Amino acid sequence: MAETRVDSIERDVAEVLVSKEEIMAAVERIGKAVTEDFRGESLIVIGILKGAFAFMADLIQAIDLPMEIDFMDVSSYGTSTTSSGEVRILKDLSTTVEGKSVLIVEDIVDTGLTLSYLTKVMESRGVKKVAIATLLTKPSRRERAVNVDYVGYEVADKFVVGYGIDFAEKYRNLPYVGVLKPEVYEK
Ligand SMILES: O=P(O)(O)OC[C@H]1O[C@H](OP(=O)(O)OP(=O)(O)O)[C@H](O)[C@@H]1O
Ligand code: HPA
Ligand SMILES: [Mg+2]
Repeated sequence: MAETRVDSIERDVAEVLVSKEEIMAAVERIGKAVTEDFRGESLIVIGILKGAFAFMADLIQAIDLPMEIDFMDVSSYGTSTTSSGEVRILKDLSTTVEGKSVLIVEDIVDTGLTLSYLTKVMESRGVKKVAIATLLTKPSRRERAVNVDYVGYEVADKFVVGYGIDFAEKYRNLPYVGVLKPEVYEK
């Protein structure tokens, strides 16, 4: 059993917020909705690195449509200290989105800074339409209005990890979404 191993990442988890089963239920629900909504469109699904990789992998398999996939990596600065907040592209798309229908896939929408920036970027590149799918949303933390089309679960204002989401680059490989024990942050 994982708990008996000194190096188990599960020892650091205080609480499971969204179980693997709940995640897969959301994947199926959102996959079906996207399949209905994007039928006949030229669809490109864009995962936002790194956090979205796990949800992206499962979600695309639940969408029964022809599609292209691509990834972007962005980093945001000063979300907690400055209200202006700046977003920088670290890795851009390798395909063109002009005239295509874009589905942006995120793990979590927190302040909304990342996605308000990315939707503007997509619009400036002449997409036909842009929609957003996120596994999690924390509406209580929102600083920028974001129109999120597909949401897995709403979570309270707690720092979550797992299923792609990190704390200090770790815990992305937990198979569920959870909250860490306070002592983990104090290490
Ligand atoms: O709504 P926001 O306040 O902008 O926060 C949400 C973003 O922050 C996290 O990514 P992060 O930039 O930490 O990088 P990562 O995905 O590589 O972990 C998360 O994966 C979202 O992309
Ligand atoms: O709750 C979170 N956990 C990890 N990374 C995050 N980025 C925004 N919100 C979170
Ligand atoms: Mg991210």
